[in-house]
Amino acid sequence: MTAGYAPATPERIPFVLPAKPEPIRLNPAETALIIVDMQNAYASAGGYLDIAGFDISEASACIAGIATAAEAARKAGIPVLYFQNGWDADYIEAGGPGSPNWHKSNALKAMRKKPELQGKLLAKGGWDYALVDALAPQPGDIVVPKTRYSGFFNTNIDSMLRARSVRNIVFTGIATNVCVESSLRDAFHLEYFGIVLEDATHAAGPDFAQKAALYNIETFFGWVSTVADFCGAVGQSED
Ligand SMILES: NC(=O)N/C=C\C(=O)O
Repeated sequence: MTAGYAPATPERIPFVLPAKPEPIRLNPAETALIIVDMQNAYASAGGYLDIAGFDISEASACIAGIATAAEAARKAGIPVLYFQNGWDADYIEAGGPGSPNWHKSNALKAMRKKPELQGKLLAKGGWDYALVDALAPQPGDIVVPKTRYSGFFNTNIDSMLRARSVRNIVFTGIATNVCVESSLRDAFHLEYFGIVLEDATHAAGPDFAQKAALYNIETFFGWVSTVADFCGAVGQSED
């Protein structure tokens, strides 16, 4: 077998993804789909966001959109990766008062306010931390744990993507304005082309938070598309 860059990126039929602010041409061999933090914490009634008072009523539509996009990606041979956010059960990884995370994490704040929640929110091994059943990883999918909003900080995601010659990342998940946007921004600074499927995302906060995140992405950091457009475009280049 010959070593080298080319065999790792067989040129497959590129597709043009309708997107804002303009269509973007993607080679499926250089594209990955990332599902951000689709855990009970963020997408289920009784999970962290719900407990902390954020509206998650549209989360089920987001789950459906992600399931559809992920299936299309798998069929086209596009790797599917998951971020899973949280900390050890003793919250050592969350950081103490010396970490801004201790001050800003609404999960940590909720647990300090209601000690009966201690050990429940975003703790590895618990229900809140678990990925939602409807989006269980399939054989070949990759799960990347993370402890801060950006999936590119202190994780092996960059190595995982580079090893697969990925240059383009299609982002889905919750929350558009926090972990999705943070990850897409960091990906931008690492020279990845980031695309978000807007109907496969959900914000933490009012509707303006979703709009602002999408505006930032479309205007400064990447491209905004939809599940239907992704499935339609990727279907033209199926394996
Ligand atoms: N997954 C996320 O976007 N998380 C947002 C807030 C948090 O984790 O506290």
